[in-house]
Amino acid sequence: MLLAAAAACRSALRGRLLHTTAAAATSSSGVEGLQRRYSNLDQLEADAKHLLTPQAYGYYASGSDDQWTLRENKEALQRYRLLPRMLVDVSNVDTSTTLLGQHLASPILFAPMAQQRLCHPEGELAMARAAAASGLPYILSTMATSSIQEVSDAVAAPSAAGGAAEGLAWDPNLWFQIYVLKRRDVTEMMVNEVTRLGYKALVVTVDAPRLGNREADERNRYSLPPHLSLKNLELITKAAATTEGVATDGSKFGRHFSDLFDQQLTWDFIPWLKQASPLPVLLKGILSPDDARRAVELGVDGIILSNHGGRQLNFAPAAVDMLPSVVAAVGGRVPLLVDGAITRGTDVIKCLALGASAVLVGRPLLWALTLGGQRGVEEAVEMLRYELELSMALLGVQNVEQISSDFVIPPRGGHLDIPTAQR
Ligand SMILES: Cc1cc2nc3c(=O)[nH]c(=O)nc-3n(C[C@H](O)[C@H](O)[C@H](O)COP(=O)(O)O)c2cc1C
Ligand SMILES: CC(C)CC(=O)C(=O)O
Repeated sequence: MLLAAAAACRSALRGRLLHTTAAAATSSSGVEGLQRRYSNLDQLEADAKHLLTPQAYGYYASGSDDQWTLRENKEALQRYRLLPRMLVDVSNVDTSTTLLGQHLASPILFAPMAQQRLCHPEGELAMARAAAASGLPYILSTMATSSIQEVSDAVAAPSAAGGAAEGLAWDPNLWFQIYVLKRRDVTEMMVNEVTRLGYKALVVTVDAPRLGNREADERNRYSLPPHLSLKNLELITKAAATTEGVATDGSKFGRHFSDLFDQQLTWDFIPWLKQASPLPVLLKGILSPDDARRAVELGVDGIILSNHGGRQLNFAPAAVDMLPSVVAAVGGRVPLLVDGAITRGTDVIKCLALGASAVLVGRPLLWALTLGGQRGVEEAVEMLRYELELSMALLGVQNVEQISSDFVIPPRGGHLDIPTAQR
């Protein structure tokens, strides 16, 4: 009885708030802004959870196994301290930066995340527009619920419905995340398509030869709702690689994707990809300094240190903790990016001080999209950018280039004890 009442209440709330969300996605005024309702990105999840089905929330929020790595991502960041310098003129603080020759309004990228239409009818389109309005790169996932072409069209020009809120510049910068499929011809078609459409970089995810064990998805028998599909698989080939059969009885979700992925993928893929497209190639999911060194030797243009938001190998370390040894191995030859539980301006500063050129933000953007559509995401990004600017002023730096290891104090006992060959 109580459960039924709670479910009815949740469903009513969802209906009401989804209406608000739809309005937020299309109108630039009259909607109470995220910034007025929330003080920081950590506050978004609890309310977003109420708007999502338990299946969708479980899929977005969870990590693998008992989620040690998921928790560690947050805790690792909190172990670092910042050491401010005083009496610096901080009347003008510039958060902008340059990455792979591209201008970024701040050192923040939208992490690739699959299935964004689960939380908002415009999904990836709204998210990509918010990135364009914020002057930041949007990384489209292979497993998106919008196609490569649709996302490209969505950011082509700011329209009355989908453009930037007043005062924001419009600077579309699309990147594409590649899951290498057994059907290499499909992967090749995607690479050709994004190259043709002017995407600016390729991100190859290398930490998911198979999908991690997400127990929530098993419990919830998670599956993509029937009105949604993985558009890139569907549109680019009418052949075998479709989403058919994803989790109908019990969760076959993990197994389905593991079957699609090329589990035999090795380092030979990098030279293949480098000759297949002129775009810069970054590897996402590297944690070991040896892997980072090898990637650089094979000619990658950047490395994203990541444990996939704690969704792949449980007990993998937090990416931020691996930064110092990867920095030593790479020696400044390519930019290093990092992700995992970044929600605060001070988190961004810590990563930059440890040697990253920029960070990726994941789940908080999904919560913002759920709560406020495109405008909600724009506001969430602005909250983070503003925190970054303020924290830079309090740290005593005027621009991103000035953030160095002089400003960060590692946890007592130093960094992780990495085997010597890996340093
Ligand atoms: C719902 C969800 C879907 C994701 N899908 C992808 C994906 O398709 N490709 C990928 O490389 N990473 C994917 N990731 C990992 C993110 O890109 C990112 O590494 C991770 O979420 C860490 O950021 P966060 O802690 O800010 O969420 C996904 C993460 C989430 C939460
Ligand atoms: C559909 C999945 C393969 C996307 C993903 O990377 C994830 O859920 O972490």
